Amino acid sequence: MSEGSKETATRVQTFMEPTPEEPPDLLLRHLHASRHGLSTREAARRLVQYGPNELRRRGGRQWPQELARQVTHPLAMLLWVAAALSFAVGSQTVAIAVLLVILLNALFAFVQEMEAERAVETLAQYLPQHATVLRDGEPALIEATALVPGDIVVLEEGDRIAADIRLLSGAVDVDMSTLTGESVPVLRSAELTDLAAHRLDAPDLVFSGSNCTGGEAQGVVFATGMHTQLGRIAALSERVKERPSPLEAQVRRVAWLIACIAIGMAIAFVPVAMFGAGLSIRNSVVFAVGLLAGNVPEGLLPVITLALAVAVSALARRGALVKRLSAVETLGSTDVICTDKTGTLTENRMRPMTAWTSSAVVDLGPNAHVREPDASITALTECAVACTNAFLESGEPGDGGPAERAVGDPTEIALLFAARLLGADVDPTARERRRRHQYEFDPTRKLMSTLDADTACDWLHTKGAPESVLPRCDGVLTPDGERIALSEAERARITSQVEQFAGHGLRVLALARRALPPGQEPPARDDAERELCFLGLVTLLDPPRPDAAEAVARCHSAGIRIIVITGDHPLTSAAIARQVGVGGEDPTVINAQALGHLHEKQLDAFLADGREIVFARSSPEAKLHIAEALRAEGHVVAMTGDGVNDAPALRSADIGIAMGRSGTDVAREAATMVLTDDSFATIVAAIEAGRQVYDNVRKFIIYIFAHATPEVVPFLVFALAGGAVPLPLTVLQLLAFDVGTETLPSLALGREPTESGTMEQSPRPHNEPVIRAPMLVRAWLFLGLIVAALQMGGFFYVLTRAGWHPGAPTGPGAPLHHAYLQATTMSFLGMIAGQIGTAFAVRTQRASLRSIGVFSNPYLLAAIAAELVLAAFFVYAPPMQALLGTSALPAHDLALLLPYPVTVWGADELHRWLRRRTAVH
Ligand SMILES: Nc1ncnc2c1ncn2[C@@H]1O[C@H](COP(=O)(O)OP(=O)(O)OP(=O)(O)O)[C@@H](O)[C@H]1O
Repeated sequence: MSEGSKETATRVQTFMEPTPEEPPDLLLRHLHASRHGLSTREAARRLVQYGPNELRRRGGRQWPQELARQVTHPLAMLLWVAAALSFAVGSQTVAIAVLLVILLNALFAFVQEMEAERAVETLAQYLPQHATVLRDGEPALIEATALVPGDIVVLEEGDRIAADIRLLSGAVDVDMSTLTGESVPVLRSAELTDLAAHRLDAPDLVFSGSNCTGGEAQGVVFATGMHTQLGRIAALSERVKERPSPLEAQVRRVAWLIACIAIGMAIAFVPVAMFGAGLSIRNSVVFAVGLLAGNVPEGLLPVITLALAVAVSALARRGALVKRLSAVETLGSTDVICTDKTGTLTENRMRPMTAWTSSAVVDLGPNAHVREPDASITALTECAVACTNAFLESGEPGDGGPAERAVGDPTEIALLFAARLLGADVDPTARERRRRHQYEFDPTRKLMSTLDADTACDWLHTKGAPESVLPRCDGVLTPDGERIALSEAERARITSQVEQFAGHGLRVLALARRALPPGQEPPARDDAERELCFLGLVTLLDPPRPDAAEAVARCHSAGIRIIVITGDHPLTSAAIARQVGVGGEDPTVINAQALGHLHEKQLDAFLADGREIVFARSSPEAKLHIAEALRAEGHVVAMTGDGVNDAPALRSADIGIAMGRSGTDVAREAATMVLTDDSFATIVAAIEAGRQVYDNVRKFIIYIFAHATPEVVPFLVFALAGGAVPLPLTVLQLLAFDVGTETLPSLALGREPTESGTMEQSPRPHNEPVIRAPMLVRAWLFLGLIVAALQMGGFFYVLTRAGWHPGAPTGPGAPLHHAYLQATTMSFLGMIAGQIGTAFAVRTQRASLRSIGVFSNPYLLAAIAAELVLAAFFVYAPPMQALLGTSALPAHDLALLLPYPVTVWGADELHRWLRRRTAVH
């Protein structure tokens, strides 16, 4: 072995066994890493060596088992019994046909479930997780799958930790519930060590799959992918089977109910056929088996799962990632949306408008003309630059707009723009050099502060909501930069100025500072943020999204109530609410800071009367209280959130919605739906999709149920006629109809476009069952009965035309036998033609077919074309004729079938028109 390859071999070995418990410098040496991070080239090499940082599921899909599961589920078992019965009475052909039904259904279900699973799995691609690492000494945002051992990772509040990491500096609070089940966050710090602790409890290690809920730290990755603790937890790496959604559970119950009815009918049929029609026990059992196989709705469930999955994929393309199939149904019955304002109703692209101090006002808007600033403005800009974490990348704003060159929180970016307009140097390096400590932005305090070194003293710089900053101020700056006491009159003047700005929908930030003795230990937050000197206000404009007003109007017509829960000023929030149409001309605004002291009953009273409300200055806790109160009232609540502290409210709502762009990983983790475009309009689109799926499920349920009547009626006529009428439909024809020609159209109905008026209805009550009595009446007694009448009409027409009268023999050898074969064929094709009409009829529940377009569902047209080809094969292929007892029909008989679909659809169209008319009157 050459020297080089020997060295690689040793390196590989040391890489594989890093011990995170060893001292940091030794660990770094063993990982061949440094505190400045890896080079891009080295990282790429390691990625090849270790593979991507992802959890691989053990083994692929065990398809033989899956297929076996499909042929052994309880409804299939029922069919097995049916096949065994017909085998026992000596009818092998029917037994084999029933087995074929079982197999075909299993195959369909299998393919559909695979499709559904694939649709959900591909969602992960839409939302790659990211991590900040040091590459070539610079911070870089990379996809978490590209993390390698030796990478230096920067962790911040809200990050999901993507690898096992030894902290090297800083401290973070970590929620490790995915690993330990313990949801109380624990402190992990580079300064703490406990060699005796179990690895998961080691105070200087953090693990993949946990969440950083506070603090900042840097650390070195020592394990990725399957080598992480998460990778080792075998249970987690296995395929997780989704629990059936409430819709699926309901349909399963109904499927069983129908199966029981089918069993009852089949059992009752045997004595009727034997004693009424004088059939042999063998024939009676065979017919009973046919009835059973035709009516057990074994295909219903997979079709529903697939419809949900198709909706999930469609939603993903529209910008809403839904994590569970069942969420689609919940979306459909959502009746309250609790939304935040910034970024959801507004663009979250803030532009500075005004800088205001006690002695100067500077317009920063589009026509800004900034003259030599006075000392108060200079102090204001210094504070704005120091107390931010955003940075503007070098280069003048202009060519693609300033926001494209900026990184960080939009509020802070806008402050930096303001500062630059006012002539300040916004270089982040200088800022970092001076910063001694940071008191992070706290959404409850609504403040952020930094402690920055200066020549003579340290400055505490504070910025935040004016109501939070002003009470902490006791001084104000003169135009010459001198601090004087803040009089009550001046305080009142500032407050009224804030209200004036906010009333115009502007976001107002107050800035203040305080001199502290240099070089001292940073004081506790409460001690630091007091006795401040008020510097001034900066106002920012964050206009409503262009599509927000229309989306709000759509919610209103759809009976959905909107509640805005925002951290912003009551007047700013009211102005924006008015602009987008929430709460009408004079929206009810509640200052949620008072909400903490509100009694639960008072909150309930606010929410009870169905008004739209704006909760301003609210905290994450207020969100949680509001979600709980609404749910207790029986509402189905969708709630948006993006911060770490929003996670409880997101979990407590029926649909937690996190922001894909601006939100934290923790919020995305807690949410059921993630918006990739952060827009309110996407929430409304998702609700519409939820309603559409539910409607479509109902459509194919009606379609599938409707065929029961034409399947049963021929047997009833036969049995009740006491032998005077020959069987109008053979058992094998029934089975051919059931699996051969029915499945594709029912799948296609799951992909119907939205029916007009879907968003003009009130939300569906969440406890309303998916299958309601009127649907069954429409399926069985209206559509089904019309098809059955047409089918029997065709049968008797062909038979009597040949000279048949009740009781005349039609068996093999009889002169009427050929006519009988043609008559059953007519009845078979009549059923298919009628069901085509049913398919078009059920495409809408209320609206006219014209309103959605006759050709607007290409899947259905293709399915019907396939159905017709199959029907022709069943009727004209000689082997099929021999098997099914069909016979070729002359053209004039086929022409007779043409009006069937139109008759069925037309009758339903008329019925719907009458219903719409009576609804209007
Ligand atoms: N980075 C920041 N530093 C200091 N204060 C801030 C910062 N961001 C926001 N604020 C202040 O805190 C208030 C609340 O902010 P928060 O982020 O909780 O809600 P929001 O962005 O105003 O609205 P929404 O809840 O609708 O997103 C703001 O109105 C502003 O006055």
